[in-house]
Amino acid sequence: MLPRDWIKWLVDQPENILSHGKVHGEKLGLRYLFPGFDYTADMALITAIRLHLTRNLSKVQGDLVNEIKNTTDATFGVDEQTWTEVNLLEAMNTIVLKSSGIVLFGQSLCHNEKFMRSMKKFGDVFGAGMLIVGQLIPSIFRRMVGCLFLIPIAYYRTSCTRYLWPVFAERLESMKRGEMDPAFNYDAPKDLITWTIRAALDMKDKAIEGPGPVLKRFTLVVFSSNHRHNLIDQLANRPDPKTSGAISSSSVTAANTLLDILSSDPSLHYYQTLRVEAESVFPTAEDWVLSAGLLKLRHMDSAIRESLRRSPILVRGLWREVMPINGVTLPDGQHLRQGAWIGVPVPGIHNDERFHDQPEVYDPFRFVSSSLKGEVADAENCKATMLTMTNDTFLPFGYARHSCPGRWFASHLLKLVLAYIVAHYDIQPLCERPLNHIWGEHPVPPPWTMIRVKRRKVT
Ligand code: HEM
Repeated sequence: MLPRDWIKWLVDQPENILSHGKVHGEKLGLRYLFPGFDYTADMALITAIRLHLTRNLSKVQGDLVNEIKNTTDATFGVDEQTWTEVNLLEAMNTIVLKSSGIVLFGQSLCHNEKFMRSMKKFGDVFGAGMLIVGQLIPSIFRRMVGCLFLIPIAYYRTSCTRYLWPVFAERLESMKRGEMDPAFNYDAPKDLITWTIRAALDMKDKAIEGPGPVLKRFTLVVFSSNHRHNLIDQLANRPDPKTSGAISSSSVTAANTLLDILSSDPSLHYYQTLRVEAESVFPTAEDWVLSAGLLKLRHMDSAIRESLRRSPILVRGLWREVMPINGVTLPDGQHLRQGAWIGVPVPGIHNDERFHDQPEVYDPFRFVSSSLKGEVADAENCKATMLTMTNDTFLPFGYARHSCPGRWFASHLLKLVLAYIVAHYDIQPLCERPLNHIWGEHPVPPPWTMIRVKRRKVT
């Protein structure tokens, strides 16, 4: 593990000196579960997420809010008289998965129960493979055990492809025709399928010659480059027919944020502060669909950032493999041989008092800019402490070149989900914060944590 002071050196090294892809191919078992799949080559999907998805957030907000409202109401109930007990992690999983499905797969697929079930099954078997092959067994057994997963992975991927193929084929055809024929007026749906094809077309990617290759990569990369997220799914998932999907980093983060708020001293009124903020930013139904409001949710932004500081989804990050045959020399002169792995201790850095004042204290509003707290602050300072801003002392989304391209979407989704919950539901406080369990590399809230919720009376 390297100290924080060497992070800049680490992320500046090119792939042929310190390789990001090599570690992930091995650590996630991708080499054995998808022999021949070039994980590092998928720039179209990363671009689609980083650029197109992020730029279109304001345009999809209406659909997203609608989906959040429907799934939250169905999961938490709408009875204003009685308290309902719900499993926190399952509830966050259902809400986050169903709501984000609308942006990732579009209206028709997201509401197709059979497709969503196939995606879940694929995610389950793929996640189990990544966890067992990539993290739990010694490297000499990886190839052999990886073989056992090849058939179920191929089977479930084929079931997903049955639904995705016609959508990809039709979309690709229409988008290509729209480029060639100005008279053909095609308004492609706003979802990740469209944006992945768009990015691949813009890059003149050869894979775009037919729907097959781009679809294969879409299915694999939505799961594999989202790898950590799926490992967490496996770790936290309980077999329960009611749960409809895999648990993602976003659901774990939503659960951590609620747990931190609910188990803090009630006299500090954190939940109430977030509710007042949500109500003032979204006073009417029309305001919920305006993305400008999101920027005003500064307390919510800070509360999520604080929970990610305390409970990042990984205990070690920024993994790299030493590539040169002669090894590399660290900034202090220490020599590392070829094949060695290096990374950084994320919670150690997040809990270092040199970088965060009183790091052991849960202070959900520590990142709210000083101007909102009545002090003078400059615009740069406000921006630097926003949820999506990474630096070498805040690493839940990674840092620099390979940092999470989905964090703007995750921030948008999480703020809307949590704002909707605090504005519409009362939740009973918890006596104490249940400790997260570390499974493999992943801290996860206990999957059996229950909360009691009741719909607020509308006066
Ligand atoms: C709170 C939610 C999330 C957290 C905490 C999170 C965290 C991370 C982390 C730590 C990495 C690894 C960075 C590295 O290797 O150094 C990563 C990578 C990645 N994430 Fe996320 N993520 C979240 C949500 C999302 C979402 C919603 C998407 C997709 C829409 C996404 C897509 C990706 C992709 C494609 C990569 C691989 C990037 C690359 O290899 O260059 N993430 N994420």
